[in-house]
Amino acid sequence: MASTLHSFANTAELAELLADDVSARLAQAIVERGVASIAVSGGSTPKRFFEALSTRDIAWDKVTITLVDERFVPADNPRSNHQLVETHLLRNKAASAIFVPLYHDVASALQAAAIATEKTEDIGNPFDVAILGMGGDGHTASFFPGGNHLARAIDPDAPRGVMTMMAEGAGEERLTFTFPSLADARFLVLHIEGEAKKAVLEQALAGTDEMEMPVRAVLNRATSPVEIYWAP
Ligand SMILES: O=C1O[C@H](COP(=O)(O)O)[C@@H](O)[C@H](O)[C@H]1O
Repeated sequence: MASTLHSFANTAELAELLADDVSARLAQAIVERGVASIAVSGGSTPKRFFEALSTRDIAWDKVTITLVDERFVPADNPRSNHQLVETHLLRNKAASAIFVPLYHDVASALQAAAIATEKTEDIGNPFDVAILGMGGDGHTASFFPGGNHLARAIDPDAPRGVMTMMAEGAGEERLTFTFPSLADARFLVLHIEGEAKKAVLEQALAGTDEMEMPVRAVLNRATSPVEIYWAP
């Protein structure tokens, strides 16, 4: 499926316009189906967008928010994506949204992935909105180059749900939705900022090796069009 690059003058403008587009999609889903679902990324990029989105006037009590991926760390760990969402998105008007975490306080990431799969099975078939990020190494979600379960995670026939991932570049063990869980989102966004990420995107678009740059799986064969939001 094709990708379209939407460029903005700066990151503040991107955050506002992405928040407008995402909130419109969520509102439309509520009109059509009574509820809406969104899976968001962590990392450093989404903060400003989260803050803008949190102010949009939609029926947040009908919106379920989850994460595209997570570190296997509790929410009080500053590296937790849950903490990022709690601090920057679950506030203002969005404080009434339902949040479904991927991390669970159990003995292993494998057990947490099984629980997360069960708890999210009703909300992502498909997601109304999925917001992906991208690392400088070409990872998206927790599809890391060299990841121990990368081939399975990006397999088009992988089951929907959450699986584990370990990789040198990932730090902690990860929990990640599989490629099929994200690739058919009704509104599928790749949100990246800065010239360095633009260069990584161009490199990804120029090649085909998905194990080298896993974001290529999304760019080349997501079943939904990929809307790329970028600002310098
Ligand atoms: O590890 C992660 O990194 C990516 C990109 O993060 P950024 O800091 O470069 O914006 C993110 O999309 C992913 O959700 C996160 O777990």
